[in-house]
Amino acid sequence: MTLPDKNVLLFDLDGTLVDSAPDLALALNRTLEDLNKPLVDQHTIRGWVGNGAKVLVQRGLSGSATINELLDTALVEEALTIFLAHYQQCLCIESALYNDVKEGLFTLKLAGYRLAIITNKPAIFIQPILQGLGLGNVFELLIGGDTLPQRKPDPAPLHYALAQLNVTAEQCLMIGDSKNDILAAQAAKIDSVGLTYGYNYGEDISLYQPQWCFDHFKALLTLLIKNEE
Ligand SMILES: O=C(O)COP(=O)(O)O
Ligand SMILES: [Mg+2]
Repeated sequence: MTLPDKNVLLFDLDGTLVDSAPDLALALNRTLEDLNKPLVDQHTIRGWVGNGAKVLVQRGLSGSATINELLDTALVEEALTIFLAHYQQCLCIESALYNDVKEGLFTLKLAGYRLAIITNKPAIFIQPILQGLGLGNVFELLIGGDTLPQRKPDPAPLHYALAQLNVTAEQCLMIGDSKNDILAAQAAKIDSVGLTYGYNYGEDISLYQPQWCFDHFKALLTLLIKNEE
């Protein structure tokens, strides 16, 4: 199958291209340790990734996916500053591209697709991570969770991408692992692909009704490139 009207692919980062949870967990636990707070196992932290650094830190301090509303604002700000410094030091220790992502992105680019990243991760970390994983020159636009005041599931970063790339919603496909990606795409009237291997808070991404749902990154090539098996 091919999608002739699409020529722009908007990719989520964490849980879609990169399994970044081990390093996010490392940085979060170093932060909690500095603050004498209880540490959290990596499996639990996997279920907390997807709403950006501040929410991750708030979940860490709450010891739960549900943020404790009584958390002290100054403590959250202090923890966020500590977390960002730790994460800067461990961006690519254990983080790795999912299977077939590197070859797949190069194939899509060679086939003529324009590629962009729209992540909820702070923007300063995007390029170093891409560089560290051999994808430094693949994307023409990088949008982070703090590029605009709004982040996914708000459609604002997607609208911003359309304007920056000078394309229409119909030309784009949003590809992500989380309901935030699918809801943002739906609000921006952009078709979406949900990938099931990422984080999505332990929930089945198909519940959010993306146009396509795949268990492997490679399936994107079948959808987007003629004559691929
Ligand atoms: O770092 C996060 O919270 C999630 O980032 P993502 O939007 O790339 O999944
Ligand atoms: Mg994600």
